[in-house]
Amino acid sequence: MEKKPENRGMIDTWIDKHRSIYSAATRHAFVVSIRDGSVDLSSFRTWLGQDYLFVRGFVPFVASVLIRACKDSGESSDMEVVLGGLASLNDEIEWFKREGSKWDVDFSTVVPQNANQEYRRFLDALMSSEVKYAVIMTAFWAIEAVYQESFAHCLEDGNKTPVGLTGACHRWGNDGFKQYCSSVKNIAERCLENASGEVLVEAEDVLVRVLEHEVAFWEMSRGGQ
Ligand SMILES: Cc1ncc(CN)c(N)n1
Repeated sequence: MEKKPENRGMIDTWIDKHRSIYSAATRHAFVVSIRDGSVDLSSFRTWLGQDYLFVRGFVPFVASVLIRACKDSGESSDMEVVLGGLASLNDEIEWFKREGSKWDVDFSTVVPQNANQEYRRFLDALMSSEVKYAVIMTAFWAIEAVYQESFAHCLEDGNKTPVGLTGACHRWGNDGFKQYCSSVKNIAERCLENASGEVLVEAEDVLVRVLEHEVAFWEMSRGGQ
C-alpha cells in the first residue's frame, strides 16, 4: 500500500503522482484561451450548452452524495456541506438559462456530445450503493475542484478574460466556491485516512478518471460544434 508523507493527505499525494493529467484538466487550452482573451466564442457557446446539460445530470449525482452523507458519514457536518452544494446548483441552472439567452444558445436544441454522455454514464455508475463513501467524496471533490482551479486561473493577475465571460469565471472561481471545495476535500481526506488499501486504490482510480473526463469535456468544447 502507498505510504503517505507526513501532514499530506492522500489527495495531494495523488495529485503529485498524476500531475500531468491534473494540469491538463485545470490548465486546459480552452481555459487558457479564456484567460488570455483568445477564446473562440463558438467554443464558449458549445461549452455553455453542453455544461448546462451536464449540470442537469450532475444534480441527481449530488443528490445521491447528499443521501450518502446523511446515511454513511457519521459526521453531521458532511450533510450541511453537500446540501450547500446542491442548493447552489439551483442558482447555477438559473445562471445557465440567463447566459443561454445572452449568448443565443437554445438549450432545448442542444444534443449531448459523446464526452458529455460518457461523463454522465460514469457519474451514474458512481451512484451505485456498492461504491464506498470515500470513493464518492473523492470523485465529488475532483469534479468541483477542476472547475474551481480552472476558472480561478482566469481571474488571476494578468488575465485578459473578456468582460462577457467573467461571470462564468466568478461563478466557479470565487472564494466561497474555493472554501466549499476545501470543505469537500477535508471530508474526502478524513474518509481516506480510515480507508482500506482496496478502497484507496479505487479512490485513486476514480480521481484519475474524473480528470480524464474533465479533459475530454474541455476538448469537446474546444471542438466548438
Ligand atoms: C464538466 C463539469 N465539471 C464540473 C463542473 C462543476 N460542477 C461542471 N459544471 N461541469
